[in-house]
Amino acid sequence: EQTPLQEALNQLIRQLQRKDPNAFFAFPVTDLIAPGYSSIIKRPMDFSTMKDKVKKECYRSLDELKVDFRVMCENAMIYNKPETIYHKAARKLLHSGMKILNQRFLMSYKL
Ligand SMILES: NC(=O)c1ccc2nc(N)sc2c1
Repeated sequence: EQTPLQEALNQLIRQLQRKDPNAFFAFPVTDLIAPGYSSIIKRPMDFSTMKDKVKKECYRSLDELKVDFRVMCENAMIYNKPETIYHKAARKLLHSGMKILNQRFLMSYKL
């Protein structure tokens, strides 16, 4: 019962999650593990939320998924200091993820 867009977006999220082996971005960040997070980060995002949004057909295009992916990585680079493993992982994920999301053929399919 998935649309072609939902199939494509789920496949892309699976590819992106392979670039997050420590699962730092798998689930919403809690104030428990990250003190003050919810008062610092205005637009929290994580892979589980992105998958929910695919299921609910919240994404109308690949570009909308790209926005959430970038926000997720940028949040981690805002909250976590540059020398932390989370900040470094976020920067690396952003670069490897954008290579996946900016592949030429995805443009042609308007995905
Ligand atoms: N995505 C994040 O910004 C993130 C993920 C996991 C995590 N665990 C901590 N103890 S701080 C922290 C931050």
